[in-house]
Amino acid sequence: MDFHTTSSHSNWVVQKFGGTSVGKFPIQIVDDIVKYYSNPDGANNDVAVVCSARSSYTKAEGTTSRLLKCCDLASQESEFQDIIEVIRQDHIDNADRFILNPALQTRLVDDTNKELELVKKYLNASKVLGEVSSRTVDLVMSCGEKLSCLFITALCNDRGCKAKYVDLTHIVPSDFSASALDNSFYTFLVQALKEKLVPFVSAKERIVPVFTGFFGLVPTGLLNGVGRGYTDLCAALIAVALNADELQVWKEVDGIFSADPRKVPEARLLDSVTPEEASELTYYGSEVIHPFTMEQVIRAKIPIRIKNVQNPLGNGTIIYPDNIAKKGESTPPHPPENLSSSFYEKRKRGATAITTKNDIFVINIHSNKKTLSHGFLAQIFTILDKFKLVVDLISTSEVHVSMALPIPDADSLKSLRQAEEKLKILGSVDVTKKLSIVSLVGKHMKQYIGIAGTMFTTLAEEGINIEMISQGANEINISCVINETDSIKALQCIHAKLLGGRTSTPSQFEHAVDERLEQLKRLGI
Ligand SMILES: Nc1ncnc2c1ncn2[C@@H]1O[C@H](COP(=O)(O)OP(=O)(O)O)[C@@H](O)[C@H]1O
Ligand SMILES: N[C@@H](CC(=O)OP(=O)(O)O)C(=O)O
Repeated sequence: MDFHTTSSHSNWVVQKFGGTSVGKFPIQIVDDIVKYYSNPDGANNDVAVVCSARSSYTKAEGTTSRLLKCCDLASQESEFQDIIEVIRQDHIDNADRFILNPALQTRLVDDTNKELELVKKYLNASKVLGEVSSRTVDLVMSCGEKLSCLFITALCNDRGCKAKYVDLTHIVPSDFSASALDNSFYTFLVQALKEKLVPFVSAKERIVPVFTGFFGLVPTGLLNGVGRGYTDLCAALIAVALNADELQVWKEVDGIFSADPRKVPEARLLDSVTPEEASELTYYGSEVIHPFTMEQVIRAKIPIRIKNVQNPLGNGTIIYPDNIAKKGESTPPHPPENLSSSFYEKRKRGATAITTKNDIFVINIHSNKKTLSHGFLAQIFTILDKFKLVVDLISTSEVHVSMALPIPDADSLKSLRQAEEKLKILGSVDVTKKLSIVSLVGKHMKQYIGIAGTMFTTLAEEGINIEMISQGANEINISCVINETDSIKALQCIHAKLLGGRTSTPSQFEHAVDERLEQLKRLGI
């Protein structure tokens, strides 16, 4: 079904709001963003909203984390009721504080209680079994998105913006046979979402659908298959189903910066990045958007815009590939309509951004040469796979392998220790902990000679020791591993040298020369 030809609603934007934004800025979300975009005197778009579970302060203390803690407790046959009560109180206080219409408030409180009772049933059953299946974890987790979206729907209606709650928990039928999160599964989901959208696209008036940013019981389990941050992917699929003009991911930063602005105060807001750059930045520590999001929307030629809830008029950062037609066209390549003409010009730079990822361990394995080198690598990866350990970076010679692995919690540390014992069969093993990966990312870096040299010389000048070096085959990422205690210093000094607006990269140098020539011309020299 093509909504653009069958409906008067044709310029959709999908707005995704993260849990901390729903927790801290609900009035701004409704008044300054949803109402502004859907108002004929404002941006005049058809708006679809997608929210993740509320977090009053941080994601770690938010509703999803609390629900996952309940699953943990139930699996150990322990009591989880206190945490459910904390979630209930938090949501009821919130309804009390923000929803003014008594009927809307009462309904919200009732719906909240009903959802929590359902979760208690799932958890009680699991507690009896002493086991929580991945399907039950997903069902319990979905409660966070349901409560958050019930609240935002009530708040929209309370403040004069017609909205309707859309629960996606059962969008995947229980007998659906897909075994992987692959393209055929996503195609099925997009079709199912289109059916959910029919009442909105065929309605005479504008009604904002508020979708639970949880999309059903997916093959392999949502937490296993997609991981935390799954609402970004859910919003992307809704944008594809609507053939939206734009997917907006609203956060508490102005967009993607040349470095984490909390750590590098001089970091610059980037107008645009490519999907590959956004994925690399997310993977190596700058968690701005879930990496699975990009593929879906970019295939449908929909730009993603990262924007700040507290600064809705800012341009944000656009994630869009180089050389791709806008939707509806295939040749010649085009930037999307709403990108400025200088879009591609501005992209011609050296490095785009720098990022760090902490909690890294490096394993060095020196082969005892009892096996051939090809078998050596295969055996290493079989062992790591058995313990579900992920390798972020690798550097090898014929008999020596160094690998950087993220070890963020006690479970992964336990797995690492078990894997270490098995790896010792292959040769001598040593493990270094408390390290950090520093990654310089940029699609255009490969056109410039000497960027890697400058990066490593800068670290040497600051007395920062490098444990390991790796460059991705796509030349979009140059990474090294250093001591965690040096990571902020490394970020700041590399940023100042390669990204800080000084004339250190060739592009910046050329730009500065052009500016100087212009200045001299103006002065008549
Ligand atoms: N390169 C970067 N650009 C923008 N933010 C970054 C970058 N690297 C790390 N960050 C951090 O990512 C966080 C993302 O924003 P936030 O809205 O707080 O996240 P969430 O929506 O997950 O709650 C910010 O706290 C910011 O400091
Ligand atoms: N609520 C889920 C999904 C999500 O996407 O969250 P957020 O949008 O707040 O990062 C989580 O905490 O992982």
